[in-house]
Amino acid sequence: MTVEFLDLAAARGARGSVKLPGSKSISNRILLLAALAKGTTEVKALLDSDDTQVMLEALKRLGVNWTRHPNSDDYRVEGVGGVFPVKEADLFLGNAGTAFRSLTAACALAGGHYTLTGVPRMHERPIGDLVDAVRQVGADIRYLGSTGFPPLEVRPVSDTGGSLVRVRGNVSSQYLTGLLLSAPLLGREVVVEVEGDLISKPYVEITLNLMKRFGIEVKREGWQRFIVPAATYQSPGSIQVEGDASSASYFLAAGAIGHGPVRVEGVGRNSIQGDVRFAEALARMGAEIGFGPNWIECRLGCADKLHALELDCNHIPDAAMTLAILALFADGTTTLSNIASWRVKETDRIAAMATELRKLGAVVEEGADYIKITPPARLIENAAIDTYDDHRMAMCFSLVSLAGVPIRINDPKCVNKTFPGYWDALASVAA
Ligand SMILES: O=C(O)C1=C[C@@H](OP(=O)(O)O)[C@@H](O)[C@H](O)C1
Ligand SMILES: C=C(OP(=O)(O)O)C(=O)O
Repeated sequence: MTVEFLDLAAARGARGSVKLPGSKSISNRILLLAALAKGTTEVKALLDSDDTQVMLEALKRLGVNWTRHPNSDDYRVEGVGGVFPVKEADLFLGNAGTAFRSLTAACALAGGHYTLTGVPRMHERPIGDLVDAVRQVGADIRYLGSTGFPPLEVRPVSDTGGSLVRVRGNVSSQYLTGLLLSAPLLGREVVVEVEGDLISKPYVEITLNLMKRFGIEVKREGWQRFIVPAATYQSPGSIQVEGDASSASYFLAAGAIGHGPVRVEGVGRNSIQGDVRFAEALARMGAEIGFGPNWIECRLGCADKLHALELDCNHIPDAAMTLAILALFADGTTTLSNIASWRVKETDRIAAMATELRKLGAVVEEGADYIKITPPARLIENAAIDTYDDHRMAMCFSLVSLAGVPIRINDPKCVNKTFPGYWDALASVAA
């Protein structure tokens, strides 16, 4: 039976601890790297969600053997050493940007005939900058629908391509990530130059970090030039997936909204995910943050209100949505800027946020790349929040219930994109 909405009762606060699901960004990168590598990789604590399931299924269709160990989120992936064994396949990638963009580059350079499709929203998410880039190294890639958007068809790469690729980085960093991950498939040194500003830089750091774990070290000059050596990925043997830092943001925010303390387990001080810097923003709003090697904790402390914030959120595009909810509990107007990429993600997140925040009584101003939120004196109770098939909309708005404000979340199952256990985790911290 489909649950069409979820009524969240008013809770008196939040405290406790949550074990985070694996990072989506790390899981999907590791799956592709392990698939392309020489040797077998044991992957520990992979995220089990829609976005990783589509990646696993696509790899299986490309001829990559993997098995899941019984009763666990641990997998064994048998690397194919740079060449997908199956030369013709149709891949369905849902709305998983990390899977779609990285597999587009991998399939385009892997020497087969493939189609890549997704859900209707995926077909509205731009991919032209990546297609333009892989064409420069000889990829034969066509649009099956509108120019610049999925679905795509790729055919075997020709040998006429060069070794210098220019890619635009101001719409999504996933294009550069896709290119970097697959550049070693060309068997020659490749220089990648970024045109214009690169957004969401910490995600490219995750890419470089994991490529290194699989034996390929990229040299870079700032964020403009990347030199990928001619080499084959080598399995590291075994690799652990960190807990998801974007998923952590909901529970850290819960610790601030519901007084806390709330602890997340699975990410900590040495995380390679940029979204751990959400904790810095929370601290600037007045929450108390503690960091351990593998945990982060948040409580409101002596403050009884959060401070409003003005923040350039380009480095934390996903966790920044959680700040928009915290703004409802702040003592003034919060401005989140440099978030144009929100408009081309699971939904137009600036428009969706503005519409739904207004249902709670907030005064919201939106621009092409910013949102400004002024909270009402009292939040409106029992608002029915539309989630636009966007997991983060559902998780963000659920937090309001922890401040004693009952709320209805429409289509709560959309959390399955990255966090199928979210509703149980939320109930476990609600006081
Ligand atoms: O590379 C990644 O894993 C991601 C990059 C970001 O996208 P953009 O680079 O499009 O901002 C982020 O929003 C997405 O959830 C995951
Ligand atoms: C933007 C997101 O996902 P993706 O681009 O990987 O589909 C997200 O998880 O917030």
